[in-house]
Amino acid sequence: MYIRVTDSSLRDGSHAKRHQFTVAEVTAVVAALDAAGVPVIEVTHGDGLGGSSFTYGRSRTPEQELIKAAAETATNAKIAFLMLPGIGLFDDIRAAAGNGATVCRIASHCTEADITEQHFGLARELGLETVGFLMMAHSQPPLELAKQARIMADAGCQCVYVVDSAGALVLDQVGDRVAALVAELGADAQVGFHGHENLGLGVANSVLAVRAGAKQIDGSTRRFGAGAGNTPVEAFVGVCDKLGIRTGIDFFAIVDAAEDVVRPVMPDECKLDRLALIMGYAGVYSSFLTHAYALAQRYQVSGAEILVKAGERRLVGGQEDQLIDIAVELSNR
Ligand SMILES: CC[C@H](O)CC(=O)C(=O)O
Ligand SMILES: [Mn+2]
Repeated sequence: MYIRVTDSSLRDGSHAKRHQFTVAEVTAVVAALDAAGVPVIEVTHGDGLGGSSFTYGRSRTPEQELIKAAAETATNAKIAFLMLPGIGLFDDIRAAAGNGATVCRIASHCTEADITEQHFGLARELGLETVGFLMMAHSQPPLELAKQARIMADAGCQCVYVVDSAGALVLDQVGDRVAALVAELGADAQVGFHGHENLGLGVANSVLAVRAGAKQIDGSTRRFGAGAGNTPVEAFVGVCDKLGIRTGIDFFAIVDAAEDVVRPVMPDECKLDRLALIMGYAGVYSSFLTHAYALAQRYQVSGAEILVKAGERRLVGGQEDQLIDIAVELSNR
């Protein structure tokens, strides 16, 4: 059995790096991952195309420059980009394709798949491979997610991902969701899984996704991603080798890349600390972590309380500004 791994360190890791990647860093990471046999490498602002802004955090380097550098560096790996309709625009997709990216990943909250339809249409017109992200997948039961996956597949999406944005899904909860999508989509589209480490389950959850029929798995080398990070690619590859699941990635080469190339680019290790654990437990979007730290400091309130309230309010990706409301309320209390 072959599973295609997409490395998100240069996109999901952008959250942990506060979007401060340089061309030299991206080039070094792409070269190392490509040499290790990683088949797909995602490069974009953490919040997707067009994410560089006051609310989400400004990029140090324009993401299109990073995409171009990545595409010029990779010899075998495909370069992917992410976009959230409303944050990025059609022209951003066209520019990314013009700069050499070939995999277009469109993300929506997991109850809003219909906002992705025209973006998949454009991506297919441009000859791009298409992937759909159903974010915050813990918040909906399997059959509801499957209905949303059907909307994406009918719009031209070739692989729909169950995205555990909060790192809140636990073992069979992943398998059940992936199985429901596989049953719904059949031969119309593949199913993927994107995990976060907030409850320490990225690798185990990904294995259960594969057992339930997922054909594409996301991870980030050295876990370099939002919250406690993503499924560590190097550990997942080692586990797959032992289980007889082929990834095409060389274990020793990816272990070296993690230690020698990716770690030096990271501002810090992605840690399973108090705030990350609370995110997994309370079902909070992993990208909120750096915002919670910054707001806690600015308003002298508890970052943990900000995240607990974000979970109670069931905030979704794109609602970062409401974290400010919570911080102000806590400071006025
Ligand atoms: C802002 C997009 C988001 O980070 C996508 C993602 O990786 C997730 O929901 O986990
Ligand atoms: Mn993520």
